[in-house]
Amino acid sequence: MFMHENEQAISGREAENETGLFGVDRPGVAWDWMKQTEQAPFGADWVRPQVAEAWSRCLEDHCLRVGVDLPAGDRLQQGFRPGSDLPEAVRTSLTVMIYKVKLFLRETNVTLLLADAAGTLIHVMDAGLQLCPIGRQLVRLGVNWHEASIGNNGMGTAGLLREPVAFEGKEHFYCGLHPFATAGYPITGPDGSLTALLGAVTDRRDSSKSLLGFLRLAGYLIEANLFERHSPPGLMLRLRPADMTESLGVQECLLDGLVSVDQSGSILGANRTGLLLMGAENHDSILHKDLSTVTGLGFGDLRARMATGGGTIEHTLPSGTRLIIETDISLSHVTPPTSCPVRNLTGDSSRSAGTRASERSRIPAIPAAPSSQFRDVVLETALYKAVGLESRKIPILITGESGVGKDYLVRQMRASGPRSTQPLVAINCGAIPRELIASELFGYEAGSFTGARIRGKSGKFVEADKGILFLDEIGDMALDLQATLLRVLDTSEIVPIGGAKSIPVDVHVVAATNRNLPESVQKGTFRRDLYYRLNGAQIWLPPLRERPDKMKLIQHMLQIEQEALAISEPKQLGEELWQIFMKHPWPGNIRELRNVLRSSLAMTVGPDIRITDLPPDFLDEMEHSPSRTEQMPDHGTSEYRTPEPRGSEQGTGSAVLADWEEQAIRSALAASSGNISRAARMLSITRATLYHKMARYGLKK
Ligand SMILES: Nc1ncnc2c1ncn2[C@@H]1O[C@H](COP(=O)(O)OP(=O)(O)OP(=O)(O)O)[C@@H](O)[C@H]1O
Repeated sequence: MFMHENEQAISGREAENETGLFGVDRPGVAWDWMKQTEQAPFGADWVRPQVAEAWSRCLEDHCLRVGVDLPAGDRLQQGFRPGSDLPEAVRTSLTVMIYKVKLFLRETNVTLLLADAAGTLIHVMDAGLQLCPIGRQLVRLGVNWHEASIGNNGMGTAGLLREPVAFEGKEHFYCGLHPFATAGYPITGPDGSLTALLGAVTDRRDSSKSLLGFLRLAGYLIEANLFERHSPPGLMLRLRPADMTESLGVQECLLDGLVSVDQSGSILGANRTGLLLMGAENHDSILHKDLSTVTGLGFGDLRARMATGGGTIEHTLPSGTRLIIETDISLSHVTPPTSCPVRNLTGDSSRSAGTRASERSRIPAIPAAPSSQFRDVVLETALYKAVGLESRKIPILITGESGVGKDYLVRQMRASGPRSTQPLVAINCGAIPRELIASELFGYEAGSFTGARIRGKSGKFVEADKGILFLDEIGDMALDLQATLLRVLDTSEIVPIGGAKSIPVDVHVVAATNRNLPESVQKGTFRRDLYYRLNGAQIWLPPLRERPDKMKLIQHMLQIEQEALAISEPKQLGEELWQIFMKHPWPGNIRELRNVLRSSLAMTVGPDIRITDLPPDFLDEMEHSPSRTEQMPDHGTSEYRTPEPRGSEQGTGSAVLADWEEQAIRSALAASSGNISRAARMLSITRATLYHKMARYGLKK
């Protein structure tokens, strides 16, 4: 049916529009036909031409077998060499950006992927895919998503075609991908080379178009950001259209065009907008060409006009397009081209070292971490934002679950920000008795309470003058006090209790809460006007279980705790404990992690921390820990929680828990030579509980 001449006349576009017409699953029918005939449909009538072409490549070029879930494991995982292609600085920038992009997708079940230029997965921001068996196979670091490995898919095919691509459901070659929609975006370097691949997968398999739209935007922003951070050495020119009434595409207007030129005026690189604004078709047509050849503007002329124009000039290209051209730095500071100029972002170490240095100067320094090389990018990103807001005197509201580091962030912000020499005064609005908060905050005049101290007290606002006032647990503040606080924030003046005169104060207010304040506002327990007043900008800190760098952070915290406890012989987590730690939902976040590590280290005798070294309350928590789904309340609850991804399997956590519990009991019984009392003591449980658990797992003494 796919070979009929007349049918071929239907264009791919029409086929696309007709997908699903009268309930016919067009790609499904086409895929079944391909499975039977082992040929790709070539009429482009039942599937989009892009799909037909991809299937034909899968069959003929990649020699894949149609009709199976996924290729065999060895084809899937092809020699993972972590970070072999991307310089660390570029990789870190990409990870941070993907983490930020993921924040926009927080309430969706879209998993974001990052692969190197060859298609090998190097970073995953999972939204539940790893909970299903196929997802577990596919979403593992080192799995190769190249089209030749797992058939056509958004990310792999985007890498091959060098253009954004998406597929949905049965448009995928392998059955394993049929439940999903996949999209991919090839991240391109300044010289047009492929730097990395951005991918997105969701189990909403009918959503490939919206997924692709989102990924196009995200990829475009990521590329622009990468260009700015890791641009080739040389002078950076910023281009934008002088005349916005001209018929420009979205991309020309969204961001500045960036073009890098060397000392002699030769073009070293450009971002996509730069290409578009210069009217160039691709990088090859501009790279290493003289600026004057491409734009009609000689470098000497540019230099002279920039000097008189204060760094901004207007120039009309030979095509007639009028551009505003700006440069950030003085022309005298043009970096001479290195002996080996950067061709792409995937392998120049000398340049990346320089970039790392410049990046560091823009991000406030985190106080020296103990010997570990770990960079806390989550904290750095939050800190960068916080210090910027502090400099502009914008009130900050920090949100996130308990123990994620809100207080920690404020302390780092103070140390790195403009008020570092001024006081930081913290007050826990939830811990102070309601009737004392007013006097704590505003102070009182001498003799204002009957029988009270004779001398007055200045209050936290006055103590924090010129510095930072940190209102922790702001969500717990009583309503009547909220009104007073709002007044103080509006007027920047306080009146001590029992006083008549107002005192001017200059404090930067930072508030934090683990409550869902918008919901409290809806319920009427938190004033809307105060919420807006405090929420000049919001910084959300993610829960530990969702952090992309969870493993490294655990390792880092382990090192911190060892150094704090002055343990000279390094101790490490055994394989089994890693599994538990990676699966544990950590409701108490970094605080809980610290406590667990600290207690375990105190108990550990040898070099390995074992299950039996874990504190009993943690074991208890794990035993009684509900599955992740039960544990995370809906968004409608009063605390900040992350919604559970749809499609997650119930009970996976309990199965793992049961496994290690059985293992722990076996080890304890073996170590105690079957002595129940000793084994129970080792496990910190009662003999009765041990008997009960042994019966459950069918264990004998
Ligand atoms: N990024 C980090 N690196 C190292 N330690 C951290 C980090 N974030 C938090 N901690 C540690 O974790 C513990 C809890 O942090 P913190 O008190 O800042 O959390 P919180 O979000 O303010 O909690 P709560 O909402 O319960 O007040 C502290 O011991 C802190 O030092």
